[in-house]
Amino acid sequence: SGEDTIKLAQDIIPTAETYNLYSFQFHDFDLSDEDTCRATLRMFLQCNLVEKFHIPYDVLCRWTLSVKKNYRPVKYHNWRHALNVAQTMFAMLKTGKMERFMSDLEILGLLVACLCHDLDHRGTNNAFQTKTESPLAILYTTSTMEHHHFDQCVMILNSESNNIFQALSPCDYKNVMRVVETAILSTDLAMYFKKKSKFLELVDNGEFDWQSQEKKELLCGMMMTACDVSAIAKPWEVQHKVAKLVADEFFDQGDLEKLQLNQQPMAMMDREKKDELPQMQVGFIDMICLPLYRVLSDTFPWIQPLYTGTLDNRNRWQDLAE
Ligand SMILES: CCCCn1ccc(=O)c2c(N)nc(-c3ccccc3)cc21
Ligand SMILES: [Zn+2]
Repeated sequence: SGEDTIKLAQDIIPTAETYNLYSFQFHDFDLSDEDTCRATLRMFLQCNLVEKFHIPYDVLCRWTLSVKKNYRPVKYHNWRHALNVAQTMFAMLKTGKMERFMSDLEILGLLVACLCHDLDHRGTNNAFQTKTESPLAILYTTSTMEHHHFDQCVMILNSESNNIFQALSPCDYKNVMRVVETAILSTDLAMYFKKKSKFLELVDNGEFDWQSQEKKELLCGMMMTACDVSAIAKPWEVQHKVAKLVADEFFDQGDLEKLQLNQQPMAMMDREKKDELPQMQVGFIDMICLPLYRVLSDTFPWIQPLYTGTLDNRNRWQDLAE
């Protein structure tokens, strides 16, 4: 509401250190909802994005509250997931020293993409949209949810006094929107495998400048996936809690598939098979996370904490699986 915006705009914003924003071990468990908004503002301020792109501060506050409001209270894909993904991007750019490969416009686009990348998520995946012939699946047959998330991002920017890009030149506006769209669409895990092989090819050929359009988009896409699954790399207590949120959301979809579609859900979404979770976690880590963080930390050594954190969690899940 307007009141919330005014209150947030008058708030004192704690430092990045106070919120532990530079750390790959960040978690949001002891942050109030107001804190999550202040932490978001702190990331923009820390990257000097307000000055560089002449973002009116009240517009940034209103936009932050609008984004938070357009996340549903589902168990995993909610506002707190978006904040955690944006914080990992912030830590990769700053602590992971990846900002040196990015222009200011790309940094702005990546932070906005992280905060918006799962907007209006219903706690069900693309396959579910297709199976239920949901309006979204009719609208977008591939990367259904990711197209919807980008749509929601555009809708918020086009809302009254919510356009944080309002002061950008037409050229910068076009470029930042392309960064945001590519980044959000790249969070479709189904696209990840294609991206990974192309990225591996570049790395194996000793790629280092990453400045061409195509290579930059590929790098940003890999970074988005790395942030999107970064809960897997957090300290065990954090990872364990988040894994339960993910599993609970999967199980809710499984229940819908049984009830609404009279179908047997896949094991990952079947609460009858919840004691297989540790083994499934090991599979998810081996299939998606370790290869991703290995190739990224081989090329960008300062993000190695994401690789080692994931390895530690793999060992914990493996112990539970035996
Ligand atoms: C929707 C994609 C979520 C991806 N994801 C992101 C971050 C995580 O920490 C985790 C996690 N701990 N577990 C899973 C998982 C759970 C059951 C079966 C297979 C995988 C997924 C996951
Ligand atoms: Zn996500």
